[in-house]
Amino acid sequence: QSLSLDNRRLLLPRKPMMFFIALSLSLVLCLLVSQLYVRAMADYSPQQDPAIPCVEAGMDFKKGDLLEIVDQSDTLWWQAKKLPSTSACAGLIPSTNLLRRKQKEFWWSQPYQPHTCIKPYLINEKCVEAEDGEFSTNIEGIYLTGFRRSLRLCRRQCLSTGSSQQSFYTRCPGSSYSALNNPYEEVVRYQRNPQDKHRLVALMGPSGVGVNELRRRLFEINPVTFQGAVPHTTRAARSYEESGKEYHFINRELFENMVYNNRFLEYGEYKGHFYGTSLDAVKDVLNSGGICVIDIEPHAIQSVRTHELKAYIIYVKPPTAERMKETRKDAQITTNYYDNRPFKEEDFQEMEEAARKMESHYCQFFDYVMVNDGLQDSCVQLLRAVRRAQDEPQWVPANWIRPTEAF
Ligand SMILES: Nc1ncnc2c1ncn2[C@@H]1O[C@H](COP(=O)(O)OP(=O)(O)OP(=O)(O)O)[C@@H](O)[C@H]1O
Repeated sequence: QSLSLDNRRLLLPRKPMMFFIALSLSLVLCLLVSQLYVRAMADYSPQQDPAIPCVEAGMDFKKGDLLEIVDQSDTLWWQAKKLPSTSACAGLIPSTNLLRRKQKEFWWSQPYQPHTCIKPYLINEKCVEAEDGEFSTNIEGIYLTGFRRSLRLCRRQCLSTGSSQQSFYTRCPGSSYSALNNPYEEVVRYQRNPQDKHRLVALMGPSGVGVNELRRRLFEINPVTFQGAVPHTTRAARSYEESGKEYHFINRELFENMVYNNRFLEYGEYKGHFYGTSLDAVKDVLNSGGICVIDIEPHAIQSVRTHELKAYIIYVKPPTAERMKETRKDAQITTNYYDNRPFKEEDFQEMEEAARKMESHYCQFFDYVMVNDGLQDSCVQLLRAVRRAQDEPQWVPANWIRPTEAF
């Protein structure tokens, strides 16, 4: 540690050998100090960074990469290894403070954009109240909750209005910005204790990719273990509906009160009625020993990434447009009850484009990525991922496990 980075900076261009000696010396010293692991919340490329002291010594990384910080003694440049790694060599990366500053520079920062990228399907307004879909919602007498159309259409309405008139909200407005203000998220290895509550499982993907089909199939496998959260709505219950089954039917005042008290993970207004998924509805499932599996929009990511829910986020990715054409021959786009229609070529292209944008903005939050190609294989993959989330060690934000120290 007696070799300062400034020395290295001076030596590097002329004597590369001395640099490697300096790196390995500090590596040995750092191994004696506690280890720090972070997840990159942004992309970085030394080749595009004019300020790096030595491009060859720099290490590029992408959002979502896991990094082991082996030396953070310098305020500007740290040494890190990408995980998994068998290499003894570390590379130079900008420190948190430096990366924050660089955020303002055009060469690496991708400005946050709300999810206007996801093209909605047209909603036929006169059919919006049609609630019963193509999904059978009773398995062995157990009602499968969370598949009603209004909530799904409410989300699409939000997507169609775009950012300026957003109508679907979360508990943590603007929280995606904070991810960019913290370009490295400290992570620790965490394994759920079998006596503890299950981790929430949140599925996300571009509209039409099959998130609800996969959830429903998972629930069918074991409707007692796998459950959705009962949504809330301010619309009146129909004669055949029961509060707490299809929805929690509540009045507007109570809904607004819940919003005010941050009780919703996400909520929105659609055709004069509010719809939302509450934290308590998720906790009801978790407290009863079940595994709660919900689908979320990207803006709800930060609402579920909490110490309490420890959400495991599964991204459902579409296969190529060619594969979708083959596998979705009999599939129907959910537009509304009367108007479901087969997929068209342009739907696949739009889904691919929406997926590309979703990945580029949010991939750092994905714990698991699965391609929904063949339905059978996808179900097996999903089941395994859900089990792995509950039973195997995973990297999670350090502040879920212990208060974070500034680093
Ligand atoms: N792997 C697959 N192979 C064939 N068909 C599929 C597959 N996955 C989903 N589907 C079908 O595609 C259609 C759309 O799926 P689904 O309704 O689950 O989409 P979604 O992602 O929930 O989107 P949204 O909530 O916006 O409707 C459905 O007809 C579903 O049965």
